[in-house]
Amino acid sequence: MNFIEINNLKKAYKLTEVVNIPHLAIPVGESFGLVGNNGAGKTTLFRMILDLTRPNYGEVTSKGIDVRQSEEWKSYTGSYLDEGFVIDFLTPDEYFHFIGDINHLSKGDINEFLDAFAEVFNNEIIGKKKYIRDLSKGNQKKVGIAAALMVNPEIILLDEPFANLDPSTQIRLKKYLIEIKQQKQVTLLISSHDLNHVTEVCERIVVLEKGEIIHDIRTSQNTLRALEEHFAV
Ligand SMILES: Nc1ncnc2c1ncn2[C@@H]1O[C@H](COP(=O)(O)OP(=O)(O)OP(=O)(O)O)[C@@H](O)[C@H]1O
Repeated sequence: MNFIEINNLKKAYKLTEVVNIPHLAIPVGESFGLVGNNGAGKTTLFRMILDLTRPNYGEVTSKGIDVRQSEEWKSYTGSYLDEGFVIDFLTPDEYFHFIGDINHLSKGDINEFLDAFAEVFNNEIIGKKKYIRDLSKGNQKKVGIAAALMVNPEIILLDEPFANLDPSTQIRLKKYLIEIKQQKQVTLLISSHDLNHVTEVCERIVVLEKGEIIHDIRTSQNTLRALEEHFAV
């Protein structure tokens, strides 16, 4: 079964087309990596999947339902695209409990999840009484990604999850994403400029160029080298 299906999707700003995808299907349980140079249309595509940006033509369906027609997908979708996704006048503790409450998680569940993230948080996030807006960019991102993962989503969308994170956190996050994919059959969509990480985490890589899919690759031993060659122009 396809989790996400995209048909004849087009988005233009003024006269410039920034996304043009005739068809794309992402099956349940797939780890899908989106790569492309600056301005290729990756974020715009993710925003249309999350109904934050409306296409000019075409549709995105989640479990067969047009994301514009129903709110149902919001209950099983976790996402973090940018700092606009968090409530920055809360402390991380307040924010995690707020998100946990509206998703009917118990205090115990929330604390258990936060404990599992302790290594990633590196003692800089929980119990610090600092507003999210006063955290560093990397720590804000950790809060946003953790909150997206905390609600046990069936599908997770992360835009540039590794950017701005220190190397240790990048490696921990990568391991965590690989683990939840294996243990929980989560469908994972990530965009990344980090070809190393994205090929390690994702079994499928789509290359976007000027809004169009120019490669759709099943990840193999050769994928990293092929991508490096592709972008080395
Ligand atoms: N709200 C907007 N108004 C006008 N143009 C926009 C808007 N949002 C995006 N664009 C344009 O759409 C194109 C695609 O942008 P997008 O952010 O989707 O690319 P990206 O692949 O995510 O890039 P990056 O890797 O730099 O994050 C760019 O040319 C961008 O300037």
